[in-house]
Amino acid sequence: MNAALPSTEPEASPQNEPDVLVCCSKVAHTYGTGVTAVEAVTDISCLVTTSTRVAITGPSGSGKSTLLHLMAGLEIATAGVMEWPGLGGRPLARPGRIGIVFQGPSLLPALDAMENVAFPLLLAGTSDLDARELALAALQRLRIADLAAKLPQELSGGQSQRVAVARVIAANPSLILADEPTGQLDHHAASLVMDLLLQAADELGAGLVVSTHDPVVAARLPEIWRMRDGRMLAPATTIPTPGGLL
Ligand SMILES: Nc1ncnc2c1ncn2[C@@H]1O[C@H](COP(=O)(O)OP(=O)(O)OP(=O)(O)O)[C@@H](O)[C@H]1O
Repeated sequence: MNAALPSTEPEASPQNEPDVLVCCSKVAHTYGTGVTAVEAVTDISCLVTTSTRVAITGPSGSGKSTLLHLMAGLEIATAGVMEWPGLGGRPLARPGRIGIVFQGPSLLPALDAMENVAFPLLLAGTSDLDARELALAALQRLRIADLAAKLPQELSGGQSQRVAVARVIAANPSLILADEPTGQLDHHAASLVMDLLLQAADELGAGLVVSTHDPVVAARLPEIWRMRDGRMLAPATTIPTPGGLL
C-alpha cells in the first residue's frame, strides 16, 4: 500500500495500525542563500511508518540524500512541516530512535568490528559490559559474529557495510535510514546488505528507507518513491491528516 495516499481499504483497528514515524508536509530544503542558494528538495509530502519498506530513487542531485537527512533531523526544512510523531519528537532530541547507514567507509579504523558496533552505545551512556553484549548480540543476529575481532582494514566493503548495519540495529531503532548503502558494492555484496537491512527492519518492527541509484537494489523493496529535480514523482503529494488532506 502506498503510505502517502489516502487509504481506500477498510480502516484497521488502532492497535493494528503502524506507527507514523515521519510525516513530511510540503517540505522544502534550500542550501545556502542568495545567488548561491540551491533548492535541493521542493514540495515533498510523504509518510514513513513502522511498516514502510521503501526505496527512494532518482538521478544524481535529485535530492535523495537531502530528504533522508531531513528525515534524520540532520538538516532542517526551510519550508513546510516535518514531524516525527512515532519517535517522540525531533530526532536529535531522541538519539537512538533513528539508525543511519551511510554510503562508503563509516567504521572507525582503530576499533575492531565489535568495538565499532559498541561505540555509539558507549557514547549514549551504556556500560562497557552491556555495550559489548549488545554489540555481540547484534553481530550474532545478523550472523556475522565471525567478523567481531576484525579491524575495518581486514573487512571487504560488503562486510564493512554489514557491520555498519549491525551498529545500527544494536541501538534498537524504530527507523532505519540507509543512504546509498550499496553504492560501492558489487551485486552479490549489495544483495547481502539488502538482506540484512530487510531482516533488521522486520525483526525490530522498524521502518526502512533506502536511497539508491541501483534499480536492482530498489527492486528489493516493495515500494519505490521516484525523485527528480528535488521533487517526488511518486507518491502523490496528498497525505491524510486528522484535519483533512494537505
Ligand atoms: N551541503 C550542500 N551544500 C550545497 N548544496 C548541496 C549540499 N548537499 C547537496 N547539495 C545540492 O542539493 C542538490 C541535491 O543533492 P542530494 O545530495 O540531496 O542529491 P542526491 O539525489 O542524493 O544525489 P547523489 O545521488 O549524487 O548522492 C544537488 O544540487 C546538490 O548539489
